[in-house]
Amino acid sequence: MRAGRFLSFEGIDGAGKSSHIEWLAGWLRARGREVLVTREPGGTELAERLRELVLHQGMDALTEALLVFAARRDHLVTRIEPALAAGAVVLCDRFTDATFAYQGAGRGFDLGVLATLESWVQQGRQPDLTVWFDLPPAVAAARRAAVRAPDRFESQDEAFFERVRAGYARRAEADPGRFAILDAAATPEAVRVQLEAVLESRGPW
Ligand SMILES: Nc1ncnc2c1ncn2[C@@H]1O[C@H](COP(=O)(O)OP(=O)(O)O)[C@@H](O)[C@H]1O
Ligand SMILES: Cc1cn([C@H]2C[C@H](O)[C@@H](COP(=O)(O)OP(=O)(O)O)O2)c(=O)[nH]c1=O
Repeated sequence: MRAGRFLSFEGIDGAGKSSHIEWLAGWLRARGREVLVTREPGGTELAERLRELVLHQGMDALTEALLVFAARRDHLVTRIEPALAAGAVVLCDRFTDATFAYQGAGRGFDLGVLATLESWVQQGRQPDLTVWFDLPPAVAAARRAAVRAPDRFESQDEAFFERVRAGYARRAEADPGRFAILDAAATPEAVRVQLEAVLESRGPW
């Protein structure tokens, strides 16, 4: 049995993550892999209920951080770890880098507390590969404006998303071997070419 592989997609809202995750699942399945496509906050019945609160209920930053990590714990123990143990590839739309980017950099929450929660909840588990769809917040904002009613985070101003982007950059600098950075401002086709090149370089699958 091939070993399980844990991949996460990251980037500010509108970067293009959702536009590529199902394509990547198909690319991996075509190579004979079982694939679990999931997301955070969410991925289990309990975590999806916590997601609704986090996305739509006003709350302070510690409450928000505790809820996203509570959702993550349930997601890890009931879905991600069993799938990895069974040799699947787990494709997760967002994971803990989003917490450091949004609650840490965006909302200014204590990064030391987030690191402690990360350690308690994940017990050393990290994605093997994180694909960061990087782009200027103004480009992402233009894309979001065209399609959807904003949630609590998407309605934040450009300065917030500049902080979020910088938060992702700090996580990538701290763990360069785990991150692959895409120019997500390119056309969808060009982003896909970049994504496939990353996957080819990280194989065999
Ligand atoms: N490379 C791209 N160029 C232009 N528009 C894009 C690109 N990638 C995605 N979009 C559009 O931007 C919007 C947000 O894309 P989405 O995949 O939902 O982003 P995310 O999941 O990162 O929030 C969608 O309307 C999508 O069609
Ligand atoms: C995983 C995670 C997400 N978030 C935020 C980022 C996003 O704005 C939001 C999740 O929405 P998102 O992943 O963009 O889903 P959708 O495409 O349906 O909008 O939650 C955090 O603030 N912290 C976290 O730890």
